[in-house]
Amino acid sequence: MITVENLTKRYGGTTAVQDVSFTVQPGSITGFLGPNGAGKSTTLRMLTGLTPPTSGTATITGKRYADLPNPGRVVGVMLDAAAQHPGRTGRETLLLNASLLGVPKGRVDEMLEAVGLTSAAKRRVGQYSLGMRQRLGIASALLGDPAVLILDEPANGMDPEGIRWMRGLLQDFAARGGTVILSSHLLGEVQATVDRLVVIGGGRIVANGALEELLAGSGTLVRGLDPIGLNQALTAAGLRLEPLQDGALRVDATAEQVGRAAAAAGQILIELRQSDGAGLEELFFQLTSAPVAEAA
Ligand SMILES: Nc1ncnc2c1ncn2[C@@H]1O[C@H](COP(=O)(O)OP(=O)(O)OP(=O)(O)O)[C@@H](O)[C@H]1O
Repeated sequence: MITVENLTKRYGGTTAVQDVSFTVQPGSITGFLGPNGAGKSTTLRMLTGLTPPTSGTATITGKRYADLPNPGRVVGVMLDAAAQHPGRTGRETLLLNASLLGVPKGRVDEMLEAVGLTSAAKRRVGQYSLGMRQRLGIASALLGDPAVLILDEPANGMDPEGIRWMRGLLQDFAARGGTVILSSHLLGEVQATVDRLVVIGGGRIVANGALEELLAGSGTLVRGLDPIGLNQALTAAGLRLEPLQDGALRVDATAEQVGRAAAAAGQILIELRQSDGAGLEELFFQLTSAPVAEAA
């Protein structure tokens, strides 16, 4: 379990992260989303002991990262896959990490196999594509058989097959009780992979909850034979609505309220149902369009 409580990070006059709190439960994959400069990397760096918070705490299985006796056995971290030493082979990279972690060498070949890099194990990392480096980064994160994974943009540079492979790997990991947080810009990938979302904008948490709940539609979708007349009738009845591109209206009211208002105005309805969610992209833009916070 990951617990972040009132984390704040200031750099001089800029507040990168402000009073951020959330938890990530075992058995779940949480997507950590936000536009460029929102504070994702800073939060993940504070979580993994790389950046000291100005205030607040972040713990993994109840301990601060710095207080974990052998952190790699508890939490697998991949913050920047591109930063791996280009002169070492994939296998050498993992062997070095294995010796630091104190895990048997056999685990290295197991992990190379698990991430599909066995045939490239003896090539230098400098010759790897970004997708291959991501695979190596994930192998490295899994080496110590951790219960928690913290991954910054793990799908970056991966082709669709690689993304699908990683999704399966993470979902298996979570299904076995693992805890995963991953940041991503790839909204489609996030929507297909995660079960919970934490959205950050301007250094603050702007949404936190189950993916399904956050994406659930609100209000009622209605379509009339006379779209303009229906719009006028519902507006006159005091209902708040938003016209959709295809002539339908999304109304902040129950289906019954919409049906009654339409009937009272003699409007003929051809569709009346609960509104679908707007999709992750729409939600993302709605939530993160606020200006970036500057320090007080
Ligand atoms: N070392 C630093 N010194 C000064 N400001 C910093 C530093 N690191 C981050 N910032 C600022 O903090 C804010 C948050 O940056 P951060 O890298 O955490 O965002 P992010 O959400 O990870 O963005 P991206 O998606 O672009 O990686 C930005 O305004 C950034 O310029």
